Amino acid sequence: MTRPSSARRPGPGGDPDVESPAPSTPAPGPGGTVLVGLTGGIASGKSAVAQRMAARGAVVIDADVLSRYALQPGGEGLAEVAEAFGESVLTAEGALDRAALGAIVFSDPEARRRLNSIVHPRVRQQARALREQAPPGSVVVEDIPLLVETGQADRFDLVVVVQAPEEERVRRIVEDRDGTEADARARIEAQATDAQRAEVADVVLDNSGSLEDLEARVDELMDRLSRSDRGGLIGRA
Ligand SMILES: CC(C)(COP(=O)(O)OP(=O)(O)OC[C@H]1O[C@@H](n2cnc3c(N)ncnc32)[C@H](O)[C@@H]1O)[C@@H](O)C(=O)NCCC(=O)NCCS
Ligand SMILES: Nc1ncnc2c1ncn2[C@@H]1O[C@H](COP(=O)(O)OP(=O)(O)OP(=O)(O)O)[C@@H](O)[C@H]1O
Repeated sequence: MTRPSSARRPGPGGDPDVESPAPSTPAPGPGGTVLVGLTGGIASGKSAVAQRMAARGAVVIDADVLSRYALQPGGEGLAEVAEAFGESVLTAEGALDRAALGAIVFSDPEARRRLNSIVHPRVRQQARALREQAPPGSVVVEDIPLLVETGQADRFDLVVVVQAPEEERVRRIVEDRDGTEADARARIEAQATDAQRAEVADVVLDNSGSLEDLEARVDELMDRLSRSDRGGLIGRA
């Protein structure tokens, strides 16, 4: 199920000077399972895509959900976060104060790296466990906001990137989620660019139109993935 590394697939943190072996055709995993990595910038529409894929029978593993699980009250992850960032990131009830921690990590790259080093290994461990439970022959979709930033593209049979214009994404955060424009821009700044994501994409889904348009594109992708030859999608690398 692991895709071979290829020169065009290092994450932005990867070493561009290291020669990778020539890409070969990745075989879908055991029982014909296809592992799809889904990513995109904040508010690009990843969850909307994942939801539609799930409605079409895919098994979806959501890294944002797993990162919340990793920092649940009473857990070791949250204790490590409190030790690293102080009690001010906890609520009176001992839960994570997400706004307080967000304000710290999205204005300080070193703090963000520290948080990521606490959360990401836990997310990966949980994702692996869920992946292993998927029925053979499934389309398994991992929705990972930081797939490119963390150099994970090579482990997927197919990388799907959702794109929407930055101004539209900021508008969605501010109007639909009551976020501030400054927070939206700080998060965008903390992530890879669309160009970096496009570099590792097998499929780019444009989400600058309506949700119906997006769902139609997802349906087309799922139709191709459910065909026995995977619609020529897998192994194009
Ligand atoms: C800082 C935290 C507490 C803020 O919580 P909040 O509820 O405001 O945001 P939420 O978790 O719902 O994330 C919303 C979006 O923010 C972006 N984002 C979150 N964490 C990060 C990060 N470390 N770097 C860049 N972007 C991020 C993603 O696009 C994500 O989809 C939280 O995001 C967190 O624990 N982040 C670290 C874990 C992480 O990297 N998660 C992303 C995928 S594993
Ligand atoms: N084509 C669209 N038209 C209008 N609204 C949309 C469209 N696509 C997504 N949205 C809305 O924009 C917001 C962000 O979408 P979504 O939650 O799917 O993005 P995301 O990439 O998963 O975000 P995050 O990185 O925060 O997890 C949601 O409120 C969603 O309903």
